[in-house]
Amino acid sequence: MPQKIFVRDHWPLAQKLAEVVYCNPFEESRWQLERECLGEDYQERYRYVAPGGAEELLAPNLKKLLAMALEFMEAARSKLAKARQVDEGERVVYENLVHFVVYHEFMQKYDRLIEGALAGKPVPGGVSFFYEYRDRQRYFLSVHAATRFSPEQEGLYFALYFQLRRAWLNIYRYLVGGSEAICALRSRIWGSCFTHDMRRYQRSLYNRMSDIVTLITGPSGTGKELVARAVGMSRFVPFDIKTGRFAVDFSEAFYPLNLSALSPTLIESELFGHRKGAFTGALQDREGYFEKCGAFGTVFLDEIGETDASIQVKLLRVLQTRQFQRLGDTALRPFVGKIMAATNRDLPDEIAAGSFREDFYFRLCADRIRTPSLSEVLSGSGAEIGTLVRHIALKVAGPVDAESLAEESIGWIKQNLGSAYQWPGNFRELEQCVRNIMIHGRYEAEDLGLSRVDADRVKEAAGEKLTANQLLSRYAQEIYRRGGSYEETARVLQVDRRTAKRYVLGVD
Ligand SMILES: Nc1ncnc2c1ncn2[C@@H]1O[C@H](COP(=O)(O)OP(=O)(O)OP(=O)(O)O)[C@@H](O)[C@H]1O
Repeated sequence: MPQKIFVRDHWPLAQKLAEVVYCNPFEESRWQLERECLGEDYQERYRYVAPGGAEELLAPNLKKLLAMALEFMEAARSKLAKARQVDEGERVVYENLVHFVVYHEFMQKYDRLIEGALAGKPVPGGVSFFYEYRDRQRYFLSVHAATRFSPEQEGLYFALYFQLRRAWLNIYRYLVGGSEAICALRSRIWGSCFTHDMRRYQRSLYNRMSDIVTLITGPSGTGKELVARAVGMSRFVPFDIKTGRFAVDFSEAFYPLNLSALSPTLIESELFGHRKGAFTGALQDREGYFEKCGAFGTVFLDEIGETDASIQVKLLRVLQTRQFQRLGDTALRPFVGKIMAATNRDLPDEIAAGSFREDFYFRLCADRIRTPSLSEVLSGSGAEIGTLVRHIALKVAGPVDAESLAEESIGWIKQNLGSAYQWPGNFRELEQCVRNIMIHGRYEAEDLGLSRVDADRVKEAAGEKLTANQLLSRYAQEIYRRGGSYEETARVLQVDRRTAKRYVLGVD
């Protein structure tokens, strides 16, 4: 007869706590579970928590949840040691609590490993804490045959914890902000790393994700490359218990290529590699990204919407067959890594216009992430502009003067641009704005007549052969649409309000 190992009073909360392990940490459901576990002890907090092992461990809710889990586990462990047969439901909950506790106990050691790899300075001792981790896990699990892990499982979970921690840090490190739109983006990225079902991921999907292409779309300057890095650097990398090493260094397994900046031959050479003599200048055999990337790496194809038809066909073939040839070579080589792609173009529109292949598009879009425009990010929360500007000021001015620059920038933006300003250059424009304010004390938002969106409109207008007055009117209407008032339009156009209104209403 299977025996229960949890104290009866602990059981309902133990089940909830075990659920926390499998939640997307950026979703409301995770926060709700924490609330249910802690009841009145739960402390509401702002969703944007600066990453940093110690601070996070001390985060009040987590600390209480860990103490609760440990209390339940110690009691269950004593019963487990004496049990003959263990109830399967209880075994599963017990194992999940062990994951919850051991993962958090070793979090700071994983952090040091990650920071070291990113800084190119491996930490002394490296992954030698594997043995400490294993002993701690065994303390809970090896007391009974039903819960004991095999050496392979111990290695697997060591690698999965590492992946969890990388994903968590990468998503926070790269994407700043606490608005609804940014939280939703973080959650979506987490989904791209682990899928929506982390149990299934842990069971079997963790080494089957290479096949899934991730396509990132969104306006220019909204962080598409950041998202790609966050996903690419958070892939599963197995740990070999025999050699005591991870299969690859995650920080060196991301291969970005901007397709709009290179000629088709160069793109091919970079991605596929070439044989000596394949073209003028090919002096030696060379491996391309598809080869270097290996099973745990990621090739990121930026500006995919701007690729030549010939390259689209070749990439489609790689996606279909998972094979490629070096330029000038006939041997077929396997491609075993992951592909990510990004574009600010509307691909269905490009398909309709005949410049993007439909079959290629359908190979790219199994997993899609959309980055929100800055105006979307700012629309939901008044505090968000402050968070973003502080982040930029720290990068631009350094720690001593970050706060003074942030205060100056926030004040200037509020007074001169107001909340209606649409930030057509998105996050990249906000960065320039803060730099301009640091140097000149002001930002010439009018210069955005040069932004890409406007440049596209000018191209369009040239096609329609507008008169100068029609063009002026079109421009004034656009400024009015962004600013929301004749006063604002007048300010941008540097004319009086009546003239601005005349332009907006048509000056022909
Ligand atoms: N949410 C964010 N948090 C922090 N930095 C951001 C965020 N979004 C964008 N950035 C910053 O904005 C700049 C532009 O980002 P990035 O190059 O990733 O944009 P993109 O969408 O790929 O642009 P493009 O389409 O022009 O290539 C970078 O300096 C990046 O650090």
